[in-house]
Amino acid sequence: MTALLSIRDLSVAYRRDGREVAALKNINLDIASGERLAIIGESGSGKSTLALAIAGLLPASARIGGRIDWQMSEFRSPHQPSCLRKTPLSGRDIGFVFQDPSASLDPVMPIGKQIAEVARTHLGLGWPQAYARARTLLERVRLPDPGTALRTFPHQLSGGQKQRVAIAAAIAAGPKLLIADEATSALDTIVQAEIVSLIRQLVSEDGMTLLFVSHDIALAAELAERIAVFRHGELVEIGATAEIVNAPRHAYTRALLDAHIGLDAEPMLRRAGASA
Ligand SMILES: Nc1ncnc2c1ncn2[C@@H]1O[C@H](COP(=O)(O)OP(=O)(O)OP(=O)(O)O)[C@@H](O)[C@H]1O
Repeated sequence: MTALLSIRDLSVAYRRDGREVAALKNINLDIASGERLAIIGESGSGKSTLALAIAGLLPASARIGGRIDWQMSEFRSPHQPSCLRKTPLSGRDIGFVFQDPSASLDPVMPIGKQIAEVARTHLGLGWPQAYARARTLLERVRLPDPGTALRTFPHQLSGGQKQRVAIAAAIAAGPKLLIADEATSALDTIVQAEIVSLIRQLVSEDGMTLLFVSHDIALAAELAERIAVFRHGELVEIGATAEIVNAPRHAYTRALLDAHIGLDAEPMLRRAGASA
């Protein structure tokens, strides 16, 4: 499979209280075009830093070493004429869904306009076509009554509905890569499952590559074909989902699996082949 991007010796450090904090250390990772890859690890392991680095959204103060090489021919589409860019454009080629949809949605702008704006900016559509696209997207993310929903404001929606709108805005320009950074972590279990299923469907319909960032190994296993496990800024293990879940090589991955004891522990244990 073609690599959409190749990460080589990527290191990222932030400055905090006058000293440097290493958030990522010498990461090497290829992401194949069209794959669904999960990045997992506990809080502070560097998952968001990796997602932001890939999207080109790290703060200017971050010290970045190494490189990310993109297969730019993968980004050509009728809407996006090939150009001499060496990196994809965030918002157009890369869609990003954050944990908190309220932070990515403008509270004083109707949601239809927010989605249409993305289509106008990146696809060069006029307002009527951009609104038509926004309506279709609201239908695709299964917001009830999409025609009326175009005129609603974020505060009129539930957390799950807001996240659906944020997803619609993230895919409005037809990105090749969708990054979901803890996109379901703030939602209750049922809504979480619905959003995971929605992401799976949209990614498959649009042929997108998915980077799914989560601290939840069980959720990651539901969605991803491969899982990369991060700890203290290092990539400790990467492999096919079944391998990582059934035969983890690293003690830390085993600990993450063992820690996943709760209401949904049974399917995870069954998948891991436990007898009792
Ligand atoms: N803007 C920043 N300035 C300073 N330090 C930061 C910044 N962003 C992250 N860090 C630090 O970098 C390290 C990695 O953070 P990062 O957010 O990438 O981890 P994470 O695995 O995504 O954690 P979480 O799930 O809690 O967001 C942590 O020590 C964090 O405190």
